[in-house]
Amino acid sequence: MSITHAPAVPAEVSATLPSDAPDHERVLITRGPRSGLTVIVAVHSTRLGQALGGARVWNYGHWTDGLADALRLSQAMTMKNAAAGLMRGGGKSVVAVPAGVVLDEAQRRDAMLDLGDAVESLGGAYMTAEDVGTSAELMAVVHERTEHVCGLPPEQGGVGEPADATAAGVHASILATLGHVFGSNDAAGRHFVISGLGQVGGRLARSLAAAGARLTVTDVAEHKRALADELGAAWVDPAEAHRVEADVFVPCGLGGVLTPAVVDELRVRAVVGAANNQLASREVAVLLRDRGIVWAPDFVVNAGGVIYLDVAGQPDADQAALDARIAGIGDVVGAVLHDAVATGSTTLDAAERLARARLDAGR
Ligand SMILES: NC(=O)c1ccc[n+]([C@@H]2O[C@H](COP(=O)([O-])OP(=O)(O)OC[C@H]3O[C@@H](n4cnc5c(N)ncnc54)[C@H](O)[C@@H]3O)[C@@H](O)[C@H]2O)c1
Repeated sequence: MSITHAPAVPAEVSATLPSDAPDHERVLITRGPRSGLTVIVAVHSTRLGQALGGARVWNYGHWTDGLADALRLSQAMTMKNAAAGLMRGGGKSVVAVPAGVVLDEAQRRDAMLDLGDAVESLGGAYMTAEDVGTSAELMAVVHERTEHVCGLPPEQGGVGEPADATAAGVHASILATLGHVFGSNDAAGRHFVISGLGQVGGRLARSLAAAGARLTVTDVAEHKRALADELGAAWVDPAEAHRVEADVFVPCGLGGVLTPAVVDELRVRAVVGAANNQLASREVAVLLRDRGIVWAPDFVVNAGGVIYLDVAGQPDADQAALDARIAGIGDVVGAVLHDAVATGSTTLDAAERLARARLDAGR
């Protein structure tokens, strides 16, 4: 198979790459010999232990956009794993598929074998897992080439996909945020707007409905209306979701959803959701604070999945201890929100302080 990227205008390409030199320990960029695709593995930090972070298979206008994603996401994994109290560093891998190319099953398998070789070549500095565009089944293919992969299907001795744990952690974070904002962590009668009804958002809609919450939901996939009907939730157009007057906005789709314009139009008291990298830029954390909207930092809120992959995969794993650990995400969120108020900083700064303190302690 021969895959070529359309020529890109250099200014467009470099626009998404950071202008500062990356502070990553290692970045591997290779052309997969089987798939012909660009495979990128970014190891941001192993200060706390082997880097852990998912493998993303995604379409990019140019492979350097995939590199920018890998650099950013691996750095975020260092913060997420440290804030979650894991003895894990941060890393991420990306298979960059050119825009408009749809991989068939054989090409997807080749891409996973190439990824497995790339991961193996790093000698254990990085462990990969499922992420956007991959699955437990595809991790089993990666496993044909390396031991440094987790989240294999249960029938192959793995712990499966982590969406249950992620949703449980987001639910706990929502309750903690309600307690911070309203003085009671009871979700009954509170109004939530959930944007994105996928693996995590769908589970969250069910758990919040079961807790007696009022729901307005949306998704770009029209067929998700069936879940809204089943739960008796109101449906809103995806572009209108952030304008709905409610208690909490719950982003569970893609990242970058909180732009300055969106924040200006929010009519909620808090934002708590599963989506990674919700802030379009750092200044958005300041805008949220200045509008009196409490933002629970995404990398703290959505750590249930990575906690599950790390803890459940250990030989002495204990379900009760794991459940307690995931429920404890709510306590961490509560502490971060409290610290932000006490210090007058943004919740982003407060969460990063927590992560840095753990990184420094693990030096
Ligand atoms: N699955 C996990 O365990 C996990 C862990 C940590 C973080 N996350 C993050 O949480 C988010 C959701 O993950 P998921 O596993 O549920 O993904 P998913 O792909 O199963 O679901 C995402 C849903 O969002 C919808 N969507 C996409 N763009 C949208 C938009 N603009 N408006 C409304 N809906 C939109 C999609 O149609 C899809 O139904 C992602 O950002 C992911 O990176 C997931």
